[in-house]
Amino acid sequence: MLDTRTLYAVLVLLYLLFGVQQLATWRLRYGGSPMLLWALSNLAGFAANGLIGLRDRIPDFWSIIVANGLVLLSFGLMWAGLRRFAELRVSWRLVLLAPAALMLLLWQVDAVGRNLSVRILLMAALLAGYSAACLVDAWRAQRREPLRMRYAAMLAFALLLLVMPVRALVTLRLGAPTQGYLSPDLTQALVTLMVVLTVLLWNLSIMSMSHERLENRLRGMAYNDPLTGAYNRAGFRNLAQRQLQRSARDRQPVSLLLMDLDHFKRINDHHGHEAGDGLLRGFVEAVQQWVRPGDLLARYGGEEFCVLLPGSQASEAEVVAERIRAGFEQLRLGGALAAVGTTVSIGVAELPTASVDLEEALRRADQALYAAKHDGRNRVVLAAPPAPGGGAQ
Ligand SMILES: Nc1nc2c(ncn2[C@@H]2O[C@H](COP(=O)(O)OP(=O)(O)OP(=O)(O)O)[C@@H](O)[C@H]2O)c(=O)[nH]1
Repeated sequence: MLDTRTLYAVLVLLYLLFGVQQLATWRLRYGGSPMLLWALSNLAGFAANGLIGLRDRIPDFWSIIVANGLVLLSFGLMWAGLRRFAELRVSWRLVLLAPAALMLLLWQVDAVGRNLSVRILLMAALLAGYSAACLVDAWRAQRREPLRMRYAAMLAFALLLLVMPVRALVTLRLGAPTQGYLSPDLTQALVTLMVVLTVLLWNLSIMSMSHERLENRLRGMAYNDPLTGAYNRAGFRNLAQRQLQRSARDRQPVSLLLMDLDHFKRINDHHGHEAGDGLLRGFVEAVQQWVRPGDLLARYGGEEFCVLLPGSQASEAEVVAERIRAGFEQLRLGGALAAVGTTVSIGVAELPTASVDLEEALRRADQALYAAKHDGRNRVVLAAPPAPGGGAQ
């Protein structure tokens, strides 16, 4: 048999443990302000439920008025942390004034403060409101920044949103529990159990959500070039290698372009390093328009870029390369970069069927690029196929 008092003790302990753990995490400079708000939310939950647990041993002012105010504050801080995490504005007035207004109401209006059924209905409505707000905000944030673990947080809010109306309906039909929140009856025990489970789910999901975000950002830093946003060499190698495995399995052709901006040193010398940076960014932005979404564009070195073209034979890759070459020759960037422009030389290599040898393809594309530079720049050169017996695996 579920025991309400034991479950309540577990709930109070969980709030305390998560609150202290999140506070320590925040002190270690991890998680930022959302982590602090969630820690405070848990500590408010701890204080609130601790006071409720002391009912009949302490004055009603503390176990009813202050405790309910803290419950609302705890939910408000949870919501505020969630909005901060999603980089949305927080309405501090609502988070702080709502508990104050509730406490005033419970204190001044006896019909509410002294009537447990009315209190339960009121709190169920308020907490359902916060849970709905959290669910909607999490849903919106998920569309901007998908995080797998945010679904677990949404499940916690959905559970709360389900429990609150059920609780209100049970109170309306059966009346308030005889001994308040700690009544030993099954309904009260089940409600407490559901709250324990949602507190667990919510807290585990926020820690995992923070880890997931950090991991995504670190991976982004490791695999992306900060100047242009294109993949860097490491990101390209990783993704290209996986793409080659897929293409080899499906026996699909793959080609590679190696591109080098012409006389780039002169751009830096004549217009300054910042103009050079702007041109590199402009080049990447433009090339992204000229290739397909599934093609892999990377900054391979200073002013050297490459594109992996899955599904393209050499002749098709040559057409893409020519589009880039001609497009870049015509490209005029706006603002301070209006007078800055150059051309690009491109080497094209098709990988032998089912080859996964990226290095060999890069070597041949590099030789073709060298030939393009040697022949006067601003041109596309197709690499010779590899010698029979070499390269393909
Ligand atoms: N602005 C800027 N310049 C860079 C960056 N990375 C490399 N460079 C410059 O790119 C220039 C490359 O010069 P070179 O290798 O001599 O080649 P180039 O002048 O383009 O001549 P060719 O390739 O032979 O046509 C160097 O001056 C580098 O300093 C960068 O991130 N930003």
